[in-house]
Amino acid sequence: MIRFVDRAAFAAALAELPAPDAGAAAAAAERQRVLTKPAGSLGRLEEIALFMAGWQRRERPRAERIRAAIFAGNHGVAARGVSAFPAGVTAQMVANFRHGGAAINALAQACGAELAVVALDLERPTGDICAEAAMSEADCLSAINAGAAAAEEGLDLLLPGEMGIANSTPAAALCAQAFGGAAAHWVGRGTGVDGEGLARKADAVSLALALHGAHCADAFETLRRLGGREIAALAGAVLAARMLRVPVMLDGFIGCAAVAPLAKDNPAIVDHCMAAHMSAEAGHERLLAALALEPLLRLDMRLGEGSGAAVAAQIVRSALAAHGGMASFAEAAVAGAL
Ligand SMILES: O=C(O)c1ccc[n+]([C@@H]2O[C@H](COP(=O)([O-])O)[C@@H](O)[C@H]2O)c1
Ligand SMILES: Cc1cc2nc[nH]c2cc1C
Repeated sequence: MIRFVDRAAFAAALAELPAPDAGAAAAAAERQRVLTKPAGSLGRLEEIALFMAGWQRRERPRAERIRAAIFAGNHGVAARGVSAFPAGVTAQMVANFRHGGAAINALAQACGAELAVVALDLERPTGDICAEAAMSEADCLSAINAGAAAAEEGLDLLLPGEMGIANSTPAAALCAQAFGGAAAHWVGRGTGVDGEGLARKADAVSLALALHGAHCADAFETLRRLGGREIAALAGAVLAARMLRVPVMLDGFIGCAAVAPLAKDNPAIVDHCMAAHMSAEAGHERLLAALALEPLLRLDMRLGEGSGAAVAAQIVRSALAAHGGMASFAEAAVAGAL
């Protein structure tokens, strides 16, 4: 299990990211070449098979052990009226996840994923990022490590998800800090705020950046000041998965925003990640472009909790079923291209 002893260990891991196995990816490419189909005709499914082969270090990658991990946190900035729902919904939804009644329960089951629910100090919201740092150094490290613990060696795919009323505001702040641009470019309607709520979100992001921007020296400090516990946990899960060479399916706006500060320090952090979908949240298109990720799906989803990642995991399963199960031209006695 990966555990970061301090912020320096986190920074060191981010600076020295492992690469995929080029030999396994090449063997998978050779296999794709002889399967009974015109070259390239399975489009991105072929790319997914090669991507999974490289990270799993096997010619025929698997999608048998898939884990959805939902991290939940509460946010001081919620008191500024930036969400359409009361903060108490975070804990209520955690209970719902545990009782099996949420969308992610159904969608994880549908894609054959196990589900881990990780609630992070819900009774102790983070500091209001407009007025203070979201977390102490110890709190941030412990949230990062709670995320890292969800990435286990031998998993075929990790689906990190989140639940946190108001978290689309810190997520927008993380994007603005990592990639620049006006606060208004990064905020969206989240759970469904009206125009005034949207303006409050933009103001909150501007205030937070004015207070913390100059102090965000690296990914850890940025997560600590502008993030939240579930957001730091997402970042820890993505980095730990990379260290274990476990491929990751990123979910929506908040799931991707958690990676933004890491990508600022080392853009290669997304190399073991796929983007599940293009969320309906306004800033997600800009964020995926900044991370250089092409989403697999465009379904107008904006739920979070790893729901889009679980749907996209079905695409991965299809890609690997074709890659592993098809016959070659020789095996099936089918003539190749002229
Ligand atoms: O995944 C997304 O793209 C997404 C977009 C908008 C909202 N959400 C979810 O809604 C919550 C954040 O919205 P808000 O309005 O409370 O900031 C949080 O629990 C997220 O999981 C998620
Ligand atoms: C009901 C509800 C479910 C969610 N799941 C993820 N974010 C959410 C926000 C709300 C409000």
